Amino acid sequence: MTPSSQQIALQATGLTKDFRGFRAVDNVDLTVVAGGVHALVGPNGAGKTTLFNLLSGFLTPTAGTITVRGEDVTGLQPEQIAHKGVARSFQITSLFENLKPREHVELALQSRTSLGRRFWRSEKIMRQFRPRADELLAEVGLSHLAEKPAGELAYGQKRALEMALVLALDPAIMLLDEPTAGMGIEDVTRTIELVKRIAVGRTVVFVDHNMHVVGSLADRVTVLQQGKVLAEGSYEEVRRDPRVITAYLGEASHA
Ligand SMILES: Nc1ncnc2c1ncn2[C@@H]1O[C@H](COP(=O)(O)OP(=O)(O)OP(=O)(O)O)[C@@H](O)[C@H]1O
Repeated sequence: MTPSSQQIALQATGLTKDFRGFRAVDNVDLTVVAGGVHALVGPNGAGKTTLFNLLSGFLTPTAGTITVRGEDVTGLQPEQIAHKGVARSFQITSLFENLKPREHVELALQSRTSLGRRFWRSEKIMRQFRPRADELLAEVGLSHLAEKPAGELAYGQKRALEMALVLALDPAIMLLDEPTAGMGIEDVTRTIELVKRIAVGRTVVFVDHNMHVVGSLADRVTVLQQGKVLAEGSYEEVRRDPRVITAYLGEASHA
């Protein structure tokens, strides 16, 4: 069934990105239904990160359009797209080593207000964000580490803190780039549960190589190969698709 325009959170049409003659994303059509959890998967180099960067404004498309809830956002800057309710996480951690988790979240909350992002932080101003910061830390399971410098957190805890920073922006649409990359099984399980909780009332698009994560979370999966959409459907549908099996076997034989 084709979703109506109100049901579509994010849509890419004919999206293309060339890097000096190399087509990394090739005429991609993508429809993300509001309230859904949509996974982007595909072999290494398929164009997943490039597509993410296009959707969040970190790259400008060579061709094609992107709409957020029906509004054309093609070519807008990342902050402008964020303003439309789209927030993203990154594969690489971008935390301040000496800043504590609570301070990180308070700053993220402050950045949404008219006070903007300021590095001279008045204790009094920051205190008003504390209750919400503590709620977000509890949400991602970091309450007990609120006062520990971020540099001393374990890898999975840093990723959880980054999730709290994205949540602080209260986005309607969350783009999560490999939320479980490099995690051990315990952190993966915790992250799946966390994404399930935060996906309630939101739209989530995520990239992940872990098929257990994709199968546990996604109600829709788009498979990319060499910049093109190879298949799309439910996890069960794409898993059984012979073209997808061949693409992954091809990758395994080159590993
Ligand atoms: N800035 C760039 N300049 C030139 N080529 C690039 C650039 N960024 C990505 N590419 C190329 O575009 C292709 C797609 O890369 P991309 O990182 O989007 O793939 P991916 O599916 O995210 O891969 P992975 O699963 O390994 O993260 C690759 O061949 C990559 O080398």
